[in-house]
Amino acid sequence: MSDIQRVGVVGAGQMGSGIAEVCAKAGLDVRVADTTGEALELGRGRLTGSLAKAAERGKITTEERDAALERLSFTTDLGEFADRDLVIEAVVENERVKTDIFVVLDQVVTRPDAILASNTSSIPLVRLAVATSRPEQVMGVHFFNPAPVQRLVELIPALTTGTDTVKRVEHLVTEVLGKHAIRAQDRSGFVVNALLVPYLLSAIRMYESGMATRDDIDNGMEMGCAHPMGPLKLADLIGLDTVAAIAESMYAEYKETLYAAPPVLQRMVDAGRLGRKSGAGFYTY
Ligand SMILES: NC(=O)c1ccc[n+]([C@@H]2O[C@H](COP(=O)([O-])OP(=O)(O)OC[C@H]3O[C@@H](n4cnc5c(N)ncnc54)[C@H](O)[C@@H]3O)[C@@H](O)[C@H]2O)c1
Repeated sequence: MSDIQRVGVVGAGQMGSGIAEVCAKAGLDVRVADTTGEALELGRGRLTGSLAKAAERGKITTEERDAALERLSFTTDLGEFADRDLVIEAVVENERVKTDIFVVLDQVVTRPDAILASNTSSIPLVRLAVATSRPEQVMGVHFFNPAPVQRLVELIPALTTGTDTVKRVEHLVTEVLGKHAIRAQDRSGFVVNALLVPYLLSAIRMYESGMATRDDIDNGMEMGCAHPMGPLKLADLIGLDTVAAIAESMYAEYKETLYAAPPVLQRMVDAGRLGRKSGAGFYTY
């Protein structure tokens, strides 16, 4: 039995709603926050739709679906996170925004042993940790998209993180949520994105240069390497703003051109073409 029973999730986007679903299905009390009622409603809709689909497919019973829904609550007020044992931040991949949230969480979460975690893909955890008065209780817990489906979670202790924090989170992730955990050092991109993002950027560069068409690039990797999804489809799924933000953090960290975002990626973000979540990216949805 984990000592973590009450979880808060900040950000009701693709990842936040998925993480909230995973936690609620595992029997935890989950409160989800976002900035506006509209964003919360979008997240709630995504979450209830996903739970309904899981029940239709027989992955969970209708009783389990209803029980998970009952364990979920939604708010626009982070003050309602006072009693949380663990908060997982999953807002936009922007260091300033995340740092501000960690400062607020540090003030409002009152339990002395509460853990503040981030689902960031590329921002150094230690910067979020030192923004709080409890840097030993801050770490990275990186889920994959879609969180209810993907088995992996990367655990990223910052230089300041205490071993007890890592143990408690690892126990929750593996024993309660049923995920497979791998450890990564606090280096931008951790393990998976350090390998994946240069590949996605290469595919975008190949597309931008006209060396191959969108469909030939994706079919090439799907039919030639048995990837379930080609790189341009995958970039659309992740969100092009998120891919660009991760590339920016990784480039800032390593100063290597393989992490530099191709101009077309930035232009698509500027145009609001963010991939699946906005209805258009490399593909139209
Ligand atoms: N998309 C992926 O494949 C993926 C995978 C793993 C990790 N991540 C990481 O998860 C995080 C979220 O990504 P996403 O894909 O869910 O993004 P998203 O764009 O779907 O959702 C972001 C959410 O954050 C909310 N938000 C923005 N500012 C906020 C604030 N100040 N307070 C509360 N909520 C706020 C937005 O309203 C939105 O609902 C990022 O750090 C990203 O790097 C993404």
